[in-house]
Amino acid sequence: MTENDPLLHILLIEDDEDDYLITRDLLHDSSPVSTRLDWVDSYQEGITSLETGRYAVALVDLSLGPDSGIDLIQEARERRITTPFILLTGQGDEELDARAVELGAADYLVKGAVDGHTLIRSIRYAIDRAMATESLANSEAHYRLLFESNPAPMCLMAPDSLVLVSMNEAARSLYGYGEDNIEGLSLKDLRVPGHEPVRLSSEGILLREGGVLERHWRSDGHEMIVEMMSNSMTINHRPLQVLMLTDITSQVENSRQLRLFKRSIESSSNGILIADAQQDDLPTIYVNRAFEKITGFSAEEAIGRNCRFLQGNDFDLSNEQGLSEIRRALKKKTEVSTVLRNYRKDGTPFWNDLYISPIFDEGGEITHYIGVQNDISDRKSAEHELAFNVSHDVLTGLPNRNLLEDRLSQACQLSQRYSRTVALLFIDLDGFKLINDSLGHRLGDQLLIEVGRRLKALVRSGDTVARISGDEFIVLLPDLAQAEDAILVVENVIHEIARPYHLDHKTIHLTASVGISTTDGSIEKPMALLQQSDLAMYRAKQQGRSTYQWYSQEFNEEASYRVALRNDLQDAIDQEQLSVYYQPLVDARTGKTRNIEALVRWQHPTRGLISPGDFIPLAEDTGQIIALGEWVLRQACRDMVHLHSRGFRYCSVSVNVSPVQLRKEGFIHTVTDALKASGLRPESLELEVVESAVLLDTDLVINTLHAIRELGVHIAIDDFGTGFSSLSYIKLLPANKIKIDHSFIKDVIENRSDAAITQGVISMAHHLGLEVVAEGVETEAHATYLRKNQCDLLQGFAFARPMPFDDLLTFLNNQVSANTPQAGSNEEQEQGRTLLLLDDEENILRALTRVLRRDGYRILATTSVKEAFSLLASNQVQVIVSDQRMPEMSGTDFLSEVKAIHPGTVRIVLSGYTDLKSVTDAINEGAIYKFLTKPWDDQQIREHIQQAFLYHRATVG
Ligand SMILES: Nc1nc2c(ncn2[C@@H]2O[C@H](COP(=O)(O)O[C@H]3[C@@H](O)[C@H](n4cnc5c(=O)[nH]c(N)nc54)O[C@@H]3COP(=O)(O)O)[C@@H](O)[C@H]2O)c(=O)[nH]1
Repeated sequence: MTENDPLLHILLIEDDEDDYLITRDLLHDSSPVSTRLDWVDSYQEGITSLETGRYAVALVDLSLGPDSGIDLIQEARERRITTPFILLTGQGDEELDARAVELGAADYLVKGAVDGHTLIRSIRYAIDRAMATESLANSEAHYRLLFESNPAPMCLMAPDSLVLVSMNEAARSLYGYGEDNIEGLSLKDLRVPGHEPVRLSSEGILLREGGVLERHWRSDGHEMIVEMMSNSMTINHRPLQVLMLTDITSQVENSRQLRLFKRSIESSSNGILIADAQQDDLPTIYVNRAFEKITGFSAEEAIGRNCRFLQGNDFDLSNEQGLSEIRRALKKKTEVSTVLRNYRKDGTPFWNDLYISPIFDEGGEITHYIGVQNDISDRKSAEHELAFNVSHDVLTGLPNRNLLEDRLSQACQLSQRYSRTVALLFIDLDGFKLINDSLGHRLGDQLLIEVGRRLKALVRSGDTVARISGDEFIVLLPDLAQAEDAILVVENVIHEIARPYHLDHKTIHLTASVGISTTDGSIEKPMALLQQSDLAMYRAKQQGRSTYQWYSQEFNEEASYRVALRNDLQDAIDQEQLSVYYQPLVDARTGKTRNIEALVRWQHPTRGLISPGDFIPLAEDTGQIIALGEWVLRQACRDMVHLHSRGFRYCSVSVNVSPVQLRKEGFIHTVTDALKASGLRPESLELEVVESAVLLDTDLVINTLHAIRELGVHIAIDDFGTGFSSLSYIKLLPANKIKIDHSFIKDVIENRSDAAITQGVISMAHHLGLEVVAEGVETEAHATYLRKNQCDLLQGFAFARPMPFDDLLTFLNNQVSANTPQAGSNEEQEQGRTLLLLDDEENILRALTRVLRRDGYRILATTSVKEAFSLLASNQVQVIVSDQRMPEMSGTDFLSEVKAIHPGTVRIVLSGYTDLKSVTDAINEGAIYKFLTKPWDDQQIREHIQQAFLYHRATVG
């Protein structure tokens, strides 16, 4: 009831009509507001009216017939009827009064004792109280609703006992409890023991004012971290604590992770930069320490600037690709990884391996960019170096085989298109290994660098100079008009390389052998040119070095042959297709065999007998010589023991030893093993080594030879004169014997140089206390000549060819029984009156012989210069008469040669033709004693010859 709503609805539940009328009148008379009084006279009607109507107040008679007004009030309350009640009764009763108030009745009036004002005041009080109660109930319900349905977990807790008086739904669901099982639950039950509440989170979480961080159990046993705020309040006179609980477990976890990330970022060795994506020009908002270290820019200098300041001021083409990748990624809002060349604060560039990633907010907007940078300058330079090394030779910086291959293929394509010629020069330095070994590798390297530099200086810009291995250089000439144009370059190459090198205060001389191959570009496999030029170079080497050779198909076939031979040789060694032949070396004075040379033979199953001259160099190249040489040595020792047992104990055996064997560690053991296994005495073994064996690893070889000598084994220097014949080395070599190479012996009787060398070697060797062997003695004339010149031993076809062991036995047996006479011991020779006549006309010879025979000379006559030399070699000739005009050579020239080889002879020219100059020269040189003319006078010529013999006797004796 308000002032604006003056109509007051009142219900009267009264079984007495009079009382109704009295009440109506009282109300009518006393109420300041208009009232409407509805009257029902029974309990039931009363309930019904209360439920259906809206009454400001109900007046209830205590006694309703059989029913009680008290019961009605009770039922109404049970039916949640909130209408205020005033109980009317016939008499005052305190107990009743208390009971009515207890049931919620607003007042208790005694009928008959009530006047209008009292009734109205009671009604107004009942209405006010009801309104107050309703408003309180409403507000309580509101608060309860607010508490219960609050999404924030809350509890009401008794501060002393910590018992949770109430837990709202959010709290229950947070802790996993139902409405019915929270009774008696206390905060102590929720707390995980051993975790004290903390005020300021060590976890780095910013707590609210008054908040504490606690670790609580959930009903399922899981732990969680809650932030707890508490407020004290009094509810219904009861002091309580309102707890507001927030599950911050994930926040703590996130915070932990964030701190981890932060620490990682700060301590990362990668530079990290964060830019604000929502501000213009993406300013930097964070850089870590590594960024500062890498770039040299401090955080203060970097923050606020776009990170392009790292790109320096100048346009850098190398960054173009990386920058466009970044632009593309920014546009597409994706991450990007690229490499940029950036600049440090001091201006030095560095390679920045950059990864940029956008950071999105929940709405999908990019808020930041994070850039992770890695200084890969070292890696880049290593990569660069690696890439360079893949295509270049590290020592000289020249292109290597890989790059050469590329350039060669390109050259072939272009030359075919433009009809040009490609030439490849394969340059191998002669004897470089020796220089390298003797001068040291450091100097060797410098030499190679210098050679590369000289070659580069020689060629045009489009040409390529490459180094493909040790001392092998290639010059690729891709653009020649014709193949012959390569010659000019080759000649320059040979000339340039031969110029002296001044390194480390030393002057070094070097030569090169060059192989040339060419193509018009149509060659199927361009690298085949390399093989071809290699073969040609090999041939150039064989032909005396410091020269060049063109490739030909013939070389190719030879190379294939060598490859096949190499494979077959292995089979030969494994399957014992090899055998040893023996060639006797005879004593020049006695003619008796003193020594036997073991020479390996290879009976190839399809190619027949292969000369060692063909397969020994190959075996040396491949290393097969080690096994092969050992086999020969063992076989020769065994055969020699056999030979000794057949009575030829005076014979020793010579075995050829390759320089490769001598340099191999353990060679001394090989020798001692062979001796031990066979039982041969060391003195019966001789090893033949070529003088060039000491050129490499000199000390090692010389020491090995000394050790072998100490065993008692003999050493012979083979092929003497063909190598560099350094007298200082010979002095060092512990040799017993020198074998003059057959190349000197071949022409020794007619070539004054060979004769001089042979005589010189014999003399030198004897002075050094060494024996001398002449190899390749093919004729008796050679043998006689060598004997005359005090050669000690002779070896050659004149005595015996190399033969199998059985034939050797026969040969030696025959030799014993034949007791070989010495050549050239006839009477005339002893008398010293031998005359040699040389004229290309037979009739002249006959006529002369007829005239001079009368004087008792031993006359040797020949029409050939060659035979004349031979006769001179094998006979003791005192006087020579030679024609002047002969097809092979002039008489004066012949006699000049004879003077050099047989200086003790008296030489006469007999000629019908007078070439005054040559005769005069010959006389002046002392080559001829007299010049006689044709036709001759018989008597006169006889006198001249007699005088010549007298002259010989007088001068030579
Ligand atoms: N490391 C080894 N080298 C060996 C071995 N066996 C042989 N060889 C070397 O091979 C080269 C060729 O040898 P070969 O064909 O056997 O020729 C030898 C003789 O047959 C030959 N010779 C002998 N007398 C004459 C002759 O009067 N005229 C002539 N034209 N040739 C003749 O000379 C070769 C012997 O030479 P050398 O050894 O220098 O005394 C040759 O270099 C052999 O050394 C082996 O087992 N291991």
